[in-house]
Amino acid sequence: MVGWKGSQAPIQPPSGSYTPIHQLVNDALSKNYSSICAPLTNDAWKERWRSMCLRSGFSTPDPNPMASKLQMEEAERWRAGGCFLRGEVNLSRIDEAERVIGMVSDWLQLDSPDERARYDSEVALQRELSHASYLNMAAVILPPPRNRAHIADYARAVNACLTNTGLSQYMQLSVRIPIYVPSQAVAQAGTGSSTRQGAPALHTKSPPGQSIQSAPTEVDLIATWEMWDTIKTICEYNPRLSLTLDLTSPLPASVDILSRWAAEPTRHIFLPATSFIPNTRGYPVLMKPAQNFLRDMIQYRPTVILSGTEESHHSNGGEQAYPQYIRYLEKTSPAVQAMETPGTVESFAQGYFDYLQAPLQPLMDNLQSTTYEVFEKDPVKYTKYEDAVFKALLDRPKDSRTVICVAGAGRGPIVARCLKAVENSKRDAAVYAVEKNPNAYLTLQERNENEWDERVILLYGDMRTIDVPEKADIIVSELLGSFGDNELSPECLDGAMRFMKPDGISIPTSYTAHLAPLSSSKLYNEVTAMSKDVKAAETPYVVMFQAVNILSGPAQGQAGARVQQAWEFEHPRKDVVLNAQGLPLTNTHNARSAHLTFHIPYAGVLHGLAGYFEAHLYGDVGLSIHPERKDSVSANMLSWFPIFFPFKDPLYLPGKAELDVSIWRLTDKRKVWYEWYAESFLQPYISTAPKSLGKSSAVSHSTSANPPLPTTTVKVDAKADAGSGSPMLDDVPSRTSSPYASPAVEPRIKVGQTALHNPGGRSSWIGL
Ligand SMILES: C[S@@+](CC[C@H](N)C(=O)[O-])C[C@H]1O[C@@H](n2cnc3c(N)ncnc32)[C@H](O)[C@@H]1O
Repeated sequence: MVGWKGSQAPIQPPSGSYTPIHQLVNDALSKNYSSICAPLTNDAWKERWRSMCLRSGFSTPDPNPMASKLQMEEAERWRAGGCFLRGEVNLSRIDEAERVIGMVSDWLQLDSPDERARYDSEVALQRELSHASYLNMAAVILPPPRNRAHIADYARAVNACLTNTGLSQYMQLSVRIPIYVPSQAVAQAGTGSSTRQGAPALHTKSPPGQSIQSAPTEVDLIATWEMWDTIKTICEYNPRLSLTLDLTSPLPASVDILSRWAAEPTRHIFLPATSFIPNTRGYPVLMKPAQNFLRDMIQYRPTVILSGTEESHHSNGGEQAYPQYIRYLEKTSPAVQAMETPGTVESFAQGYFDYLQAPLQPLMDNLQSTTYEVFEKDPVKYTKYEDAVFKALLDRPKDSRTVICVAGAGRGPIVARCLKAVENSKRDAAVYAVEKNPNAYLTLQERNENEWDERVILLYGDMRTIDVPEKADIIVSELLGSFGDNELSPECLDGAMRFMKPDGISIPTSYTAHLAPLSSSKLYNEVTAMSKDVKAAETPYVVMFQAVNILSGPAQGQAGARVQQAWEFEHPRKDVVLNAQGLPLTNTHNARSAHLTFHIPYAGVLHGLAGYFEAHLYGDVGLSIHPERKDSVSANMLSWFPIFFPFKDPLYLPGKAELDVSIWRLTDKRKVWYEWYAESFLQPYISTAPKSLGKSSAVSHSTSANPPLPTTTVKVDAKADAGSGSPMLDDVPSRTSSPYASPAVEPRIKVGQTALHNPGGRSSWIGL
């Protein structure tokens, strides 16, 4: 067991009552461990349970019916509410349980094919948990499920414990799950051949430093996660249910398939000394894949449980070498390092990871000074704006006078940057600032007097209706939300276009919204905890993602990229019908819809959509929170966390599935809202038709006339070629031959769908 926070003071039991458990705990603390893991019961209990529960029955000819009858009576009394005997438990007092993680007997057969063994195992589990609860334990580890065929029995028993109000409601139940089980062992387990005498063992032991078995298959790597997923689902994502990930088996080199564990509530990582190999000097180290995996998982602060460290498996370093090595991995974890480096998004976001925040509504609400204060700390955003304005000024004729208007000036940071850009460009310019927040407007007046020598012409009011004395050559705004348009930049800038010259420039000139399917038990739990009604699950949130897994893989077949563009807004927009005041007659031109197809390489559970934006400010200057491009476009920008569109109910996606995501931006006279929906499909066969037959194609699509950012690849469906089907086409309903078929897609088998979220903006909307 590894203590993360340095040495701990020894525990002090009441005088004269020092027990072997106290001794073990104090030994561990003196070696810098934080706690110990101890089985709740011992062999005496195992023997009594077996003699009562496994041997009592009518199935075999009984040589001693009298003794059997007594045994059966004893078992029945125990089932009705028997207790442990004194020598059957390893801890019996509350002071012994301090700094102890309890381990439930791993011989319990909660998923035995034998119904009575399962029943008696469940009764025993409840007793052990009742004992742990009596001792006020914070966490107990449950034995791993071993039998896929009876995983529902296992999960139901765990759920019965979680919902048992007689047990402590603060005690975490952590299910031990091997990261994978070699095929051979799974095959054994899957045969249901376990008997009441013992479930099949899932762990193979091997000498240290040797590979235990051949490389795991994809099926191996998914099987145990699926068992965990079933348990979690049957237990309704109970927040007291967590995972003890067992890293006994050597990990595969590809980490892609392991990233699924990031989306799960991993409370402990179990690491036996036999999983370490000796380095050239004989010290224990982990193999590269395990090193990388652990370095990544350690950011979620699991407790690493080391076992067998005192058994001298390695020639050098002794017992202390194992925890020291784990601490070294923690220190060299890129995620932990990023969190500890000032100025990074990860360090700025401490305390906000996976925390749901309501998006700002700067149009409807007036922002607080503290809110401006937070985003004004961004070291990158304002530099990018200054750069964009500077470049736009340089592109203007040398001897011209440029009118710059900052629309939505807030407390003035962009105004200050515009003044700097004017100075640096040595151009003649007038700077206007429009702001509708009366409080921020006061700050603007003060700054104009104290800092800007009254060089800025301040205008108080809404940019959609205010009169501006002269038309602008450059309108600069920052009305962007995490999804680009979700703070109503399109609607506000439509109004501002009234005071822009015909050849004027908007900074930003365009912005795009992007989506990816996401799995996160933590976020699902957070949404469910907010309210049981539909509202919380139909509201987009701003979230700094941490314990999440993006489910989509690279483009494949009909499916597009891992993160895909939903839509784009450009300013100025030329095709809008205006009224006499120069305002759009309706807002319909700002409605959008997108239908995206994602490839899901590995099975997973969909909990929501991750949303991002990119903005093209001017020339080659942009802003991006797109996970694959943010570092090249605007590294270390802090102002925006991604957006999260939750799904009310988790949607299981099999490996190699396709996920169709539909999202709409809708509007009426008073508000704008999003609706979202998803459907999952499987390809029933590998098509023999060459992909070039015109089913669909991926093309490069630039996001604006003058793209500064790497181009976005979007999927564009071409016309269907009805004649190029597979020879197996008849086996499945053909979507190409049906009037209801989508014309461009090969036949697929539908496997699931979500509800339509937020119809009519019933749960969430943004006020105009
Ligand atoms: C996200 S803040 C940005 C403030 C500042 N430009 C910055 O980057 O620090 C958006 C600002 O635009 C203002 N705003 C939003 N809609 C507006 C509108 N229709 N007319 C005038 N100001 C508006 C808000 O009050 C807020 O101060």
